Amino acid sequence: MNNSVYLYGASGHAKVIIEILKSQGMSVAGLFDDNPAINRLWDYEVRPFVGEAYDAPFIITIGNNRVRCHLAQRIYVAFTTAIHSKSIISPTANIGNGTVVMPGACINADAVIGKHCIVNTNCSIDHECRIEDYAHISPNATLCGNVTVGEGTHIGAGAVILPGITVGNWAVIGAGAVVTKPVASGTIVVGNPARVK
Ligand SMILES: CC(=O)SCCNC(=O)CCNC(=O)[C@H](O)C(C)(C)COP(=O)(O)OP(=O)(O)OC[C@H]1O[C@@H](n2cnc3c(N)ncnc32)[C@H](O)[C@@H]1OP(=O)(O)O
Repeated sequence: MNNSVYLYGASGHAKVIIEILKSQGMSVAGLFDDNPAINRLWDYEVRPFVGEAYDAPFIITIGNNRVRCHLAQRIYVAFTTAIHSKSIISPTANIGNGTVVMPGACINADAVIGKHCIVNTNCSIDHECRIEDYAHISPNATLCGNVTVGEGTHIGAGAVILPGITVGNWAVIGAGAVVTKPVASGTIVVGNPARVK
């Protein structure tokens, strides 16, 4: 099936991805969810994933970074990106398969975004940032230049990461935090300036 994408995870996040696909002139090839109680999302039928041969690539439409990571390593399918037509992506930025980019997001020169990331509404990822796989940059977060975000890390809504800061793997930056120093892997920080919670 050309120009269509399978979605795994029939969630509110999936609704956003469906609208991104439509903004690109693409369509939904099918929707899957492991919860048998979910059998519809809008007008789409939702089925259990059984691992057949699929004729279009997938996006895992699950907001939880650990679940997305687990699934991505468990299902053997091709993955693709969904990039909203009203996001701004530098021609020198690089975006990995499985990653989604919401409306209003801006990704600047030489930024590198890994696989299966969520680049959420109106966030700003500036020049030469490096975002590792399975990270989520929430709405209105601002990553100044040369920021590194580790695997699986969640940057909360409206957080600001100052230039050149490294945030480790599987960390959480609370909504509205201002990160002025490096953040160790696995830690949760909140506030301005951000401190370990
Ligand atoms: C489209 C979308 O929706 S994308 C999703 C975007 N989601 C986000 O941005 C959420 C980011 N998550 C947060 O900010 C969370 O509050 C976390 C992860 C920082 C903390 O979550 P929890 O551990 O559940 O904390 P909890 O809600 O129990 O609060 C514990 C304390 O921390 C405080 N706190 C929680 N979040 C924050 C924050 N962002 N900044 C400052 N203080 C905070 C609470 O007020 C509370 O303080 P108290 O003990 O003095 O009452």
